[in-house]
Amino acid sequence: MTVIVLSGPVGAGKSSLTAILSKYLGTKPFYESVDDNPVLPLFYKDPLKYTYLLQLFFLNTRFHSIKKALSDDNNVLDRSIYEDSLFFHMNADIGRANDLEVQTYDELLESMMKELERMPKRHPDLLVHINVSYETMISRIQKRGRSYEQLSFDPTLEDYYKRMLRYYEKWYDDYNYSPKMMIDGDHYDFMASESDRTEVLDQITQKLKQVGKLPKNWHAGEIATESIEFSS
Ligand SMILES: Nc1ncnc2c1ncn2[C@@H]1O[C@H](COP(=O)(O)OP(=O)(O)O)[C@@H](O)[C@H]1O
Ligand SMILES: Nc1nc2c(ncn2[C@H]2C[C@H](O)[C@@H](COP(=O)(O)O)O2)c(=O)[nH]1
Repeated sequence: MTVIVLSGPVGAGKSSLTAILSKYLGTKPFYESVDDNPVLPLFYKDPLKYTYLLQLFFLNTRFHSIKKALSDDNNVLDRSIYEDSLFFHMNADIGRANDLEVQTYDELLESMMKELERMPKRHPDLLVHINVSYETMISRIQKRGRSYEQLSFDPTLEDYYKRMLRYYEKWYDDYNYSPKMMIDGDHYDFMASESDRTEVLDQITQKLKQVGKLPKNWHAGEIATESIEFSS
C-alpha cells in the first residue's frame, strides 16, 4: 500500500497532478472540498469573520481523508492535513484569528495528529510538493477562473498569495513526516505537454522506487490527458 500526498500553494497544480498520478499508478484520488465547500466563498468575502469556521471545515475534512487514505489501499491526496496549520497560522498572523482561537486550534490539531500516530500506517509514503513562482500561481488562478480567488475580486489577495509562497518555503523545509520531493511547477506543463508529463511522472516513480514504495504489480504506461477525469 502506497500513500502519496501532494502539496503546494493555490493554483500550483495539485488537483491536476493528483488526477494524472492516480491514473498513472492505478490508485485512488482524494480531492479537497472546494466547489462543494459552503464556507470558502464566504471566507473570501469576509475573511475576518470566516477564517476560524473555514479552518475547522478543512481540518475536519482533511482528518477524515487522511484517516481513510492511511487505512485504505493505494491513494493520492490533493493537499492533506499537514498543510492545515500553515493556512491557519498565516491567517492568524495577519490578524484574522485571536489568541484563544489559535490555542484551541493548535490543541485540536495536536489531538488529531496523535490519533493518526495510532493508525496501522502512521504517515504517507511520499510528499510531492509543487513549487511555483508568484507569476505562475496568478496565471493558473486566472486560468481556473474561480471568481473569489481573483485579484480583481480583492486586490489584497496579492499580498496574501505572496505571503503564502513565503510560508510554503519554510513549510517544505520543515516537513518531515515522510520522504519528500519537489516538482518545478513553473517549468513543467504536465497538462498540455506529453513530454513534460512523462518527465514529471518519471521523477515521481524514480523517487518511489528509491524509497521502496512503488505500488506492487505496477507497470509504467503512457497516459493521455483526455483519458483523465479532472476534478472541477
Ligand atoms: N503544470 C501545469 N502547467 C500548466 N497548467 C497547469 C499546470 N498545473 C495546473 N495547471 C492549470 O492551472 C489551473 C490550476 O490547477 P489546479 O490543479 O486546480 O491547482 P491546485 O489544485 O494546486 O489549486 C488549472 O486550470 C490547471 O489546468
Ligand atoms: N483559509 C484557508 N483557505 C484554504 C485552506 N485550504 C485551501 N484553502 C483555499 C485556497 C483556495 O482558494 C481553495 C482551494 O485550494 P487549492 O490550493 O486546492 O486551489 O481553498 C485552508 O486550510 N485555509
